[in-house]
Amino acid sequence: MDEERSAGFGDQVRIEQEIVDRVYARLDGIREGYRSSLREVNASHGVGTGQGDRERDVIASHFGELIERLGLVEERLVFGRLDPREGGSRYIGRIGISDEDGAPLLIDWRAPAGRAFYQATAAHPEGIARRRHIATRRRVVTGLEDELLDTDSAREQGLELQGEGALMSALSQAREGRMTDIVSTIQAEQDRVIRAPGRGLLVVEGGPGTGKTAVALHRAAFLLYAERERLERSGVLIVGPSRVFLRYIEQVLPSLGESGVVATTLGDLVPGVHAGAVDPEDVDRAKGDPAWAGVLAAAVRDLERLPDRDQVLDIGGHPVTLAVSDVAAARTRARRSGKPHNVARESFALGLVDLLAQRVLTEAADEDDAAQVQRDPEELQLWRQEVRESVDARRAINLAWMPTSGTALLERLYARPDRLARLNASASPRLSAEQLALVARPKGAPLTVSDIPLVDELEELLGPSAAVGAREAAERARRRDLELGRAQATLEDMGLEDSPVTADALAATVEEAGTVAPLAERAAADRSWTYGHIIVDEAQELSPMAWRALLRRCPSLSLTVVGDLDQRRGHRRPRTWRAALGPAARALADEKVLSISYRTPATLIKLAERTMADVGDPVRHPVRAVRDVPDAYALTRVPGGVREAAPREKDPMWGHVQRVLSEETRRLDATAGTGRGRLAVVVATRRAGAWGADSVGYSGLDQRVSLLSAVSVKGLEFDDVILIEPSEILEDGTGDLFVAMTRSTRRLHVVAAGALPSAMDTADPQIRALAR
Ligand SMILES: Nc1ncnc2c1ncn2[C@@H]1O[C@H](COP(=O)(O)OP(=O)(O)OP(=O)(O)O)[C@@H](O)[C@H]1O
Repeated sequence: MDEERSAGFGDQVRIEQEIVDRVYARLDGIREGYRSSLREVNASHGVGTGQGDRERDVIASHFGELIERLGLVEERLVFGRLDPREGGSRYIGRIGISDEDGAPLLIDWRAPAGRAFYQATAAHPEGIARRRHIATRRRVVTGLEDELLDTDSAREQGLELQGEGALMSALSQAREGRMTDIVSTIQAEQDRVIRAPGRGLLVVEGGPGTGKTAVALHRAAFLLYAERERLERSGVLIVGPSRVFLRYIEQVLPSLGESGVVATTLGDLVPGVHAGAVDPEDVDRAKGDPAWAGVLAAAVRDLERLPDRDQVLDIGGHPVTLAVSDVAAARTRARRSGKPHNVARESFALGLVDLLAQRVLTEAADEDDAAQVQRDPEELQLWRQEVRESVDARRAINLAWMPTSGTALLERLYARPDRLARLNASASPRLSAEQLALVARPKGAPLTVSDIPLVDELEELLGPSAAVGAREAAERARRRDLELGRAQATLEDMGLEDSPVTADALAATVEEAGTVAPLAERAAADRSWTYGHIIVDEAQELSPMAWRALLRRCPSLSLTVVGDLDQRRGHRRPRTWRAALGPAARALADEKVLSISYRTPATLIKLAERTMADVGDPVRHPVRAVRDVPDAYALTRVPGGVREAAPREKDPMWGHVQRVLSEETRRLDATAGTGRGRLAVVVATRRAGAWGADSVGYSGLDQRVSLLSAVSVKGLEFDDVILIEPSEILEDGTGDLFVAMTRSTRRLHVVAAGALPSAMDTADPQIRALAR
């Protein structure tokens, strides 16, 4: 009987291997087709026109992209099979592939026909008799796992997992510092979120390790597939908590065949400006207050000032009067245009230059010929030039309408508390005196992440400055000259110098053909780009001002917002998403909750939730873990109580940590394989400074062992976390401790000299009992 079963299994593997071979053969065929087209395009040199070259480049880069895309989906291309009750199996994979006659060989996981692979259950089989998970490695079938869905044996137990074997095998892999896709093991509750309609703002919340980030990324891939036409032109923006986090997730979308997504952090949202520093919690909160919108608008209006009194200006040696009423009239006209400050300045300045030129002309000319001179456009033009060159006139115009940039103005506001207080007094609603005191800082201090939404708000009100405009115009002119030169040469080459085709016209055609830079690149460089969809990860951290900055970039209000309010940095957190979303709440269309943790073993999830309850901050959505592992928790008590953080060599705690670290490294070697897996030693902000820990988090990606601050581990995961002095991390905030406790896939080892929340202080066997 056993023999029969194993022979049957072997046959099944052979059958699947044949299918897998066919799919790969077709993949190779398609790739070869693209390659030979690319060779042809590259060989088609002879055309010889600038435009021909440009077209060739565009087509070649298109084929290059297609070839690259196929390379990225190579591993685990086929991973599933569905057998409907009425017969006719279909195979599910990373991308859709048809045979030479157009018959489907492989169905894209995102296609409607792929849905049942993730959502069919024994209770709701959706017409499917059997679901099969196919494991492959380098094109070879290495395992099969079947689930029969047309039986009456719907399982009664709480967790119904799709492809449990494949899932458990994925979860037990040692971590390699980069997130991988979960396309072959997406679970039903996750799939429902991934495929939810793209309209409105969808909140996806869930405890640690419930796959929020994974779901957000797969949703981006799904939307790009389902709404390709709309999103191909406008693009998708992903906003993550840090550059490290973006590096951590960067491989996921390409492995799903998608590369045209812009990923950024809040600190990088404004092109050309980077903020890496983080403010203390209270300052951060003060800068996120929505009252800033009115205060900043007042600050920009304040740059458009009337002089105290009439002035006499020296224009080319002639005294000319500029009255307060002249400036007021020009200001009213410029403001009426509704344009941003820096842009409207152009019409303000032009208006005054014109007025002064007319005036100097009248005053400089003899009474008799004044009327005639005024009608002479050339004369007037000469005087306009005089005005532009007059130091007096330039100063008067600048003082009345100062051009500036968002960063410069914000820096001035922080450094001039009196001015900020005056502007605040004219705004409604207003910031409190305490908030104003918190944001004050001297000029030259580095920009922080929470400054960026304020810079963005200012940039919106200011518009591009003339200097930027001039730079862009110069660049356009440079490119046009280049095209013109090329076009000229092409026409000469072809002996067409005297033909009706001018070099100018040819250059213009090539220029209009547009830039070959991919959409993602253009969008990332353009502050005013509007996206078709925005995905925000770790969204619990965003302030109302940050939401304003994002909404500006997505007028269609199509957003996916994932996060966990319990993991919010610091001590205070909003109780509901509606409150957390600030101005974005008006777009809120649906809230979905993910309830199963895939990362964190049951023991550690329970321990973390108990700890939160102990410290008076119970979690909103307790989660169930898919698995537990033996000995997930360990505690090393260090005698002597907590001491002030000191440099490593002087800190007795450092020695204890080294001992625990070598014990844990040996342990991980034994469970994951020598040298495999990742360990993180996590410390509070205070100790991170004294010990020289990585407060950004890059080392967590690239090194087997890293020393990290609790703030920097948000969103990341490790096999083993060694957590130092939880009471210190609690000082940073309860959310920070919750995050730090839930990063590991195998084991958490707490090292503490100080007091512990009672749940953490429990002896090992009792902690294990918690998980049951
Ligand atoms: N269906 C799944 N199949 C396999 N692995 C999964 C699945 N869902 C989630 N995971 C894995 O679980 C881990 C946690 O996922 P993820 O980081 O997306 O969770 P999260 O909810 O964003 O966590 P946190 O809020 O704690 O940062 C990742 O390693 C992810 O690959």
